[in-house]
Amino acid sequence: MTELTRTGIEGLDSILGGGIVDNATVLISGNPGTGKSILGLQYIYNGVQEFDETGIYLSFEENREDIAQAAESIGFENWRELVEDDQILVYDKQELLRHNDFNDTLDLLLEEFEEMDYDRFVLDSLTMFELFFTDEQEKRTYLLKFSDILKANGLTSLLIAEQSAVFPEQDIGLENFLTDGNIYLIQTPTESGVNRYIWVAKMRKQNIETDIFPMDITDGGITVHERAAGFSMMGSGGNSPFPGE
Ligand SMILES: Nc1ncnc2c1ncn2[C@@H]1O[C@H](COP(=O)(O)OP(=O)(O)OP(=O)(O)O)[C@@H](O)[C@H]1O
Repeated sequence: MTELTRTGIEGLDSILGGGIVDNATVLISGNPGTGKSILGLQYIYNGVQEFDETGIYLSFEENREDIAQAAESIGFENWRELVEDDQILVYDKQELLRHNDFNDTLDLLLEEFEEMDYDRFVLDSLTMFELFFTDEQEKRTYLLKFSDILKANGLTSLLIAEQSAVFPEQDIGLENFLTDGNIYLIQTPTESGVNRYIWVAKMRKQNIETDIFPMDITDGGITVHERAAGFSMMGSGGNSPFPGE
C-alpha cells in the first residue's frame, strides 16, 4: 500500500485521498496573499505536533524572526521551541543568500540534506530559481537534481511558486512538469474581504477530488471545506473563472 504523508490540514487530506504520497514533490501556487506561506508553515508544524515527523523550512523570502512571528501569529505558539529543539530546521534568507554564488549555496544545502534524516520539506519560494537561472535548460536540470535529492532523502516536499491558477495546457512554468502534484490557492475579492479557494489540480498516483473547494484562514491556519465551490477550471474556454486571476 502507498504510504501517505498527511498534511493535518482539516479537509485537505480527504480531498487528497488521504494525504501526499511519501517522497512526492508538490507545487503550491497562488498570487500574493493567497496563503501559500501559511500552508507551508502549517504542513511543517502539523508534522511535528500531530505526526511526530520532523521538517525543514527553507525561505528565500524572510528571515528567521519573521518566520517565527508569522508562525506565532497564526497560532503556532511553540514554533520557536520546536526550532530550538531541531524538530523544525529553518534556513532563512540571510543564511541562504550569504554566499555570492547561488549554485554553491544550493550544492552545500543538498549535501547537508544527504546527511540528515528529516521527513518534510518546504521551499518558500521557487522565485529565487527563476531569478538565478536565466537559461531554461539549466534551470530544468537543476530543479530535477534538487527534487531527486529531496526524494532520495525521504523528504515529502512542498515547493511554493508565485503563479496564479491557469490551465495546465497553457503558458505554465517549467517546474510544473517536474513535480508530482499541483495545488493552487485562489482568492477573489468580496465587499467585506476575500473568498478563498483551493484546487488540487494534479497528484500523481493518487485518487484526488479535482473540484475547487472553499477554504478559510483563521487563527490555527487553513481549514478546507469539503463542499465543492460549484465551479471548475475545466471547460471555461481558457479563461479563469476567478475575477482577478
Ligand atoms: N490569523 C489570521 N486570520 C485570518 N487571516 C490571516 C491570519 N493570518 C494571516 N492571514 C491572511 O493570510 C494571508 C497571507 O497569507 P500568506 O502570507 O501565507 O500568503 P502568501 O500566498 O504566502 O503571500 P506572499 O506571496 O505575499 O508571501 C493574508 O491575506 C492574511 O490576511
